[in-house]
This record gives sequence, C-alpha cells and structure tokens, in this order.
Amino acid sequence: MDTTNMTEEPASPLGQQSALLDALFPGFSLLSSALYTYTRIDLTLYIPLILVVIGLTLALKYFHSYVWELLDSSFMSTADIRVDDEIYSMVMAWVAKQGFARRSRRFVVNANLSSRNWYVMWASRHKEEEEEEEEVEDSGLDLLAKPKKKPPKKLNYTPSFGTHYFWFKGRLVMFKRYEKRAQSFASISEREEVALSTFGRDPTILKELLDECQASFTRQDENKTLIYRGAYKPGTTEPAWSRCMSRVSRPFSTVVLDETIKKSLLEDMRDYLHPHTRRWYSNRGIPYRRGYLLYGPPGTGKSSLSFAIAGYFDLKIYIVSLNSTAMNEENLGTLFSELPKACVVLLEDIDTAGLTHTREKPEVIETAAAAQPTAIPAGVTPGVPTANSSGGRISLSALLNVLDGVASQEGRILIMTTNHINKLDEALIRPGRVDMRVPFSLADTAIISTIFRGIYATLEGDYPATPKKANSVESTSLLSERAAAAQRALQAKAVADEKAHKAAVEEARIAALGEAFAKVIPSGEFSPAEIQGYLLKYKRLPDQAITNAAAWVVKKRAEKLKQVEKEREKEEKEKADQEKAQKEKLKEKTESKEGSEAMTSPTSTTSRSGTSTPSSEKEADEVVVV
Ligand SMILES: Nc1ncnc2c1ncn2[C@@H]1O[C@H](COP(=O)(O)OP(=O)(O)OP(=O)(O)O)[C@@H](O)[C@H]1O
Repeated sequence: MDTTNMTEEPASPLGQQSALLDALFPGFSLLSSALYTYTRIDLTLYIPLILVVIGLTLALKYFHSYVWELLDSSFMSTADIRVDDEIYSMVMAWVAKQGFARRSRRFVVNANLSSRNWYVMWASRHKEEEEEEEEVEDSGLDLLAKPKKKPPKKLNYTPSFGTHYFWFKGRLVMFKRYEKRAQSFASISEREEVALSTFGRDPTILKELLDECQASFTRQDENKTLIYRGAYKPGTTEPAWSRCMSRVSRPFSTVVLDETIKKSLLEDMRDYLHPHTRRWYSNRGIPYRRGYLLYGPPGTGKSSLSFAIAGYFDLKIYIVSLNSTAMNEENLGTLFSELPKACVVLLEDIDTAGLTHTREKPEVIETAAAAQPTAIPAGVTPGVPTANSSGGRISLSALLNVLDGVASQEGRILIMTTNHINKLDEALIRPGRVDMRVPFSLADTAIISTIFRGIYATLEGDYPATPKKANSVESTSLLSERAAAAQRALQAKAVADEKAHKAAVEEARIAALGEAFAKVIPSGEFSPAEIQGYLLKYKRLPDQAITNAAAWVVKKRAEKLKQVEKEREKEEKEKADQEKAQKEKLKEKTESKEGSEAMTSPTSTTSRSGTSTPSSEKEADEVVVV
C-alpha cells in the first residue's frame, strides 16, 4: 500500500483561482496557504463574503462622500480662507485662543517669532507684551536689582489638518484645515487651506464669526501703528503687502520740530484727509493724492515724524524699499495698485535708491523688465539691475509712472525722506508729486532743551504707583456716611493738589536744567538723535548729563573730525583709482590703435597722407587723442 499518498497533505483548495485572486489582491495565495497550514481555515470559502464586505465599504464610502457633498453644497455655508490674506492670520489667532484648539489631539505648534505665519508672530508678540506688563507690575523701584530669569517662551497651538468642531453662538461650526494637493511642490504651510463651515444656507453666523476674529485681532492693535512691507505671496513670486509689525503709536508731540511747521503740516494733512476733500478733488479733475518731502541731515526725526503722522491719523504705514533686490517696476506697480484708500506710503532715503537721474533712458530697463516679467526668485532680480546705470533697479521714469499712474491708489499720503534734497531730480519733487517740503535741521538751542525735557519729564507709567495708604476715613466708623464722603473728597483734593504742585516744581526744575544743558551743547552741530543717544546714557541722572556734556562735545567733535578725514581719504583714493583706471583704459586704446595701424601700414598711412607717417606726426596724433 502506498502510504505516501495517504500521509500527503490534501491539496490546497486554492487551485486555479489563486492566479486570479493574486492578480486582484497581491500576496493573497501566500497569505491563504499560510493560514490554511496553521489554522486549517480555507480563505477561499470566505471570498464571496470578503468581496461583499469590501463592496459594501466602498459603496458606503462613496455614499458618505456623496451625501456629504450634497449636504455641503445644498445645506451648508462655507467660508474659504486664503492663506495669503490677512484674514487667515486673524482667524488663526482667534482659533489659537479657543478651547477646542487647546484640546485638539493633533495640532500644529509654533515657537519662533520668525515664523512665516503672521498670526504666530502676532500671538507671540502679544503674549510677550502681556508678560512685560506683568513684569512691570511685579517689579519694584529697585533699579539695581538683578533682573529675574525669564521663563521660556510660551508655545502657540492650532489644530492640525482635519475637521474640528466647535460651538459659536449656539451653532455648530466646523474648522477645516487641509492640504492642497495640487501644489505638492510648495512647503506644507504654503499648501494648506482653511475653511469655516456651518449647517444652514444662511452664512450670517460665519460672517459674525469672521467679524469677531477681525475685531479681536484689531482690538490688540489699538493705539498701534501697523507697518506693512512688500513681500512675495507665500509660494509665489507675486508681490503683496505683508504686515511686518505693529508699534505703539508715537505721540506727535514727542517729535521735536518747529511748532509752526508742525502745525501747518498737521492742518494740511487733516484737510486732505477730510471726507469732503476727495469729492472736491474729483469735481475739479485733480488726482486725489498728496506728497510730502521730509529732508534734512540724518537723525533729525524724518522717519519718526512719518510714523507719528500715521499714528495720529490712525493710518497704516506702507514702507517701500526701492533698494530691495526684488524690486522692479512691475512689482512696484503691483504694490501701489494694492494700497488701501487711505494710508501713508513711506519712501525712505529716496536719494540712495539708485534711481537713474534722467528720464531719457527708460527703455533699457523696460526692455530688461519685459524680458523678465515674472519668476523672480526672492531676493534676486536677474537681468533688471544691470540695465540701470546708477545701480538701482528702478528708473526714475518708472517710479514717476507708478506714483502718477492710473494704478496708483488715490487717497494715499506719500512721504519721501532724504538726507540730500539737492541730489533729487526736479521731476520727482515737482508740485503735484511733492506738495509740501518739510525741512529738518540739526538741533538748535530750543530743540536741545526740548529733547532734554522730553527725556527727564516724569510721565505716567514710568514707575509703578506707590502703594495706597490705608484710608483713615474708612476706619472712623463713628462719622456719618456723608461726612466721611466729604472728608474723603477733601483728602483726595489735597493729594491731587500736592501731586500737581510737586509735578509743577519738578517740571520747572527740569526746564531749568534743560536750559543749562542747552548752554553747554553748541547749537546746530549735533542731530537730535545724537543728543538723545547721549542723554539715554544718563536716563535718570540729569545733573550728571549736564556735568559730562562738555567732555562729550569735545569727544564727539574729535570723532566727527576723524570721520571727515576718513571720508576725504576714501574719496581721494576712489578718485585716484578712477584716474588710474581711465589712464590704463586710454593706454590700452592707444596701443590697440597703434597695433591696427602697424598692421595696415604702409598702405593705410600712404593712402591717408600719400607718404609714410613720420614718428613725430604719430606722436602728435597720440597727444591729440590723450
Ligand atoms: N526731531 C526729533 N524729535 C524727537 N526725536 C528725534 C528727533 N530727531 C531724531 N529723534 C530721535 O532720533 C532717532 C532717529 O530718528 P529718525 O530715524 O526719525 O531720524 P531720521 O531723520 O529719519 O534719520 P535718517 O535720515 O538717518 O533716516 C529716533 O529714536 C528719534 O526718537
């Protein structure tokens, strides 16, 4: 009897089906035979069941997404939020403060201020400001006390990709953050998309939510000047304004400037920004724009005044860096066309912007710009800079086109600052482009003492308030309520009077010291920035500042002399180098000319004069050339 066949394992029932199943589910036969060997379970028997389950799952998935899509398109309202729009930062900053974001199990964490996302910067900055406030409250008056060790910076959390649910005003809202697969080349933060949805066809609740996000964002910016700079939109080479920071608005009074100039500047701007003025301009066909030129030596307050103006009129400030490597006419035009209706546009140090000083050669740069209309990698503008003879990327004509062009938003205040007004082309500062010129000068006696008073005046919030004394009236329980109130009022008045008297005495003392200081500092020799820098070394020691002022003047003069000497040497060296280079160029030219003459000689020389050129005549030629 052949026992071999009896002891043999029964043939696997997979048989011929295995090839087909393997094609459908790779590795199926392997898995099935392994399962059969160890558990004696024949998977092929379950295939119909497995297929039904898979089919059902797919059908359910399809049905679910179909139903969801139907629901989404017919019964839901959705707000799509673009990541390159400011509202994105507003929504994310709001979301970061919500409970559902804090409880989220999958989240995005940001730690650093240099994050691309403005909302992170915003949130961190506000946290820092809150911490600073707390620090001020906690610290005493001991200025020599060792600073407390700061705790590590708090992290910011926002929900990660997926759908997150939360309640807003009794309605269920979905916060969806997902990846845009179409842009798989961009970084993950640039690919993301955000949307807010709610059930119901009425989107009012979403609009209310977005309003709240905006309100909470802007509430933090009260009394602040918002500063914007040109930047590329995330993941693109399209220029757009990007909010780079917000600063506590500088009170106009802290910029020291001739009072009449200040007053007329303010009146002019107030009139320009008046709601009726726009109509006045349009009725007369005059473009509703106004330009100001602030000129004067460095450190005299031009930028400070620009920021103070923006703060005073509660306008955003847009800073244009004409020197930026990524700036060209096209980008500048786009940025100007995207300015809001009323704002301050600041073109700083316009004389150093490398504008061509003529309007005759614009075609060179335009050709170059046309050849390179898009795809400017951040920080690089290939081709364009070389077209500009003075090294800038924008020609004067291009800038003028942008300033006057149809794309340039009406209603803006244009402020240009310069240290060298005489270096500017007349076309740039002609009336219509510059309607008011504001001179800034080195500090005279009045400015010196004003700066001194500004530094040493005791202002609200300089020091923590002294702890309140126990109210003696409270304890006198025998006094009637009315008498106690009267006494309290009297006491408060006495305290206020005493405070006012002390403040007046202190003010007079500082004013006298300011005058003494102004006598030591020569008028018209130092900029307000230099004087402020000196006084900051003696922040709380006005007497010492006066005592050491004369020595500072001597030191500063020596430094300035040295600087002038250095600059002169540099200029002389540059001049000598230029002359040398010119001579070498000429020499090369002459040599090549001689060479070509020698090659064509004697025919050419004979044809010119009929005789061979005598050496003396050749020398004479050379002299003429030189
Ligand atoms: N007129 C001024 N009044 C008050 N502060 C001033 C004045 N001038 C300069 N300062 C102080 O000096 C510093 C530098 O001033 P600012 O940047 O405004 O000068 P600037 O004229 O714009 O200089 P630059 O031409 O170099 O850009 C600031 O901190 C500012 O507070």
